[in-house]
Amino acid sequence: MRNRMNIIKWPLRNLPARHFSTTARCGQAAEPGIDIGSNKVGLGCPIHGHRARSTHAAIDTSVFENVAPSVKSWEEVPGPKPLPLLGNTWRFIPYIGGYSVEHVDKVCLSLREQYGNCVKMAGLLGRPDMLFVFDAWEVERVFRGEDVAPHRPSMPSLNYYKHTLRRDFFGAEDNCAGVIAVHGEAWSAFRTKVSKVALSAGAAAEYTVPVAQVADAFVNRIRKIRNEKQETPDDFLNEVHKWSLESLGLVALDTRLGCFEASEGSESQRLIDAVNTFFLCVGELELRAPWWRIYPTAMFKRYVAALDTILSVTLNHVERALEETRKANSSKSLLQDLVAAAGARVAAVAALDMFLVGIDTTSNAVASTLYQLSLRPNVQEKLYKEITGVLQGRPMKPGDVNQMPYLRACIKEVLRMYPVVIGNGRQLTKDTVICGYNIPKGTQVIFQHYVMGNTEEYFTKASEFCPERWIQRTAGQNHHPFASLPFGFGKRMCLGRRFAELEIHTVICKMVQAFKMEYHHQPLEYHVHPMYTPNGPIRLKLIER
Ligand code: HEM
Repeated sequence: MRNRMNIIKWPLRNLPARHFSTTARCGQAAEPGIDIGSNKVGLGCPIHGHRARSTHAAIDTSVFENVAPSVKSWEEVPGPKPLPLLGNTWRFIPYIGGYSVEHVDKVCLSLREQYGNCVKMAGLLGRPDMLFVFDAWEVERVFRGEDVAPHRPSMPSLNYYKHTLRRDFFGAEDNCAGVIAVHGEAWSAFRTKVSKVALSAGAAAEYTVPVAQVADAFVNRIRKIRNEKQETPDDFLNEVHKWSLESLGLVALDTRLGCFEASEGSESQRLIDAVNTFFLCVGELELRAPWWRIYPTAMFKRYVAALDTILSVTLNHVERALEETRKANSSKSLLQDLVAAAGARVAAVAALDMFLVGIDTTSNAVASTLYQLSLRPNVQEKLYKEITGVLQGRPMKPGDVNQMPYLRACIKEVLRMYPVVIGNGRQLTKDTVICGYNIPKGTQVIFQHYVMGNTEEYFTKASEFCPERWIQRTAGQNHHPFASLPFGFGKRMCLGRRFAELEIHTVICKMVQAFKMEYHHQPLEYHVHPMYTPNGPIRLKLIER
């Protein structure tokens, strides 16, 4: 059943030269770093759905009153029916329920197929009700209507660590809890301090040379550990994680951790182990029955110990940065900038948050891109020409990637078809009308970017890998700016986006320069783990150029 909002779009779009909303947000500037300016073809006004974008001045609310649909209730939102006592949670029980967390991508495709663009998932034990949204126009409307401190559904186990177990540190008098699993005033105050530094133009570009050195080290390491068939080993993804952690160490701690050759017992190795433990535990704690809420399970204890280690190593590095800044009387890095602008504790907590969300995301994006490229020799050739044309045999320098539109487009295309974070969300801070239904405050609204990014309605020839769609537009092509948002949007947009892009562009650039990549095994399916990533060993054949 398609929902009502789709049915009423036709008359709205066909009314000439009018607005249909009292909010008048048309022409609102995009958030920093969000490339929506290039998406203006084909779909008309993104806010209200009419085709004439040049008519954004007049506001006539009477038109809205004449055609506005009556808002339906929450109870009327379509979706799988919960059972008494078991709600909808039973659907995720292996072999019985039919839904799989690992294949939530497929679950979402079938939910859209069955119920339409707006699907209620009620009765999830221990969780608020959820609403899956597959309509890019509505995603845009909700994002643009966000209040000053939007809530993102967060990890309860991390919430508990920050706000209960280690309250002394994170919740001390100045409420310095960071941005992950933090909301409201506390989030807003912290984000303001950090985003000034982290999202400032040029902050990431400063790291071009060291990030390129780490990418060179990665290429050399992969070269050495290829097997006799010139293929990457089965634990290749683990090697990419090391690269990601090494790169993030530069950004967050201003240091080379030495991940490719860390020695047993060293501080770097402790950090690497702790980050690995965190990732091993967090999925289990979040997705399985939350026994840790009742008593500290063995896994929960390991998780807490890992977080404590990350925090203490981070604090040591911040101490050093503080010393450096004092000695040099000026700052030279993101960490020193943060220490100078917001103090040592803010810098340490910001670094901790970066470790929690900046490693797996980036490494899976790179692994997925390398796999997709290995299936497409023609794309690699085009990339190689672009890269060698810009670099002309010299090392990379800040700004080079700006001259490589095809490289950037390839990453966007991979993240459209295989977004590492398959859905982003908001916990509503007020009752909100979505797709014509009144959705109550507290509901977790999940924007399903994997589904929208692969939908013909929003991307012409959605199943084709076509980086060109991000560069040149062809008449009649669809491309909705809010259908694919791999880094989120608005006030809670990814804080590390600029660094992530720098790292990804740089390492892909280096791999394409060094090797022709091929893949000669069974095609890899993607699964949610908890990032959306190829399932199985990524055995790339790397042939020296
Ligand atoms: C391919 C790599 C990455 C992807 C796809 C990604 C994606 C995302 C997404 C979807 C969000 C939620 C945004 C929203 O709610 O609108 C987010 C938040 C965040 N990301 Fe990333 N991210 C990546 C890499 C990084 C890196 C490298 C860092 C750190 C250097 C980082 C730091 C953060 C932080 C701190 C937040 C929370 C922001 C807040 O709640 O205010 N991310 N990221």
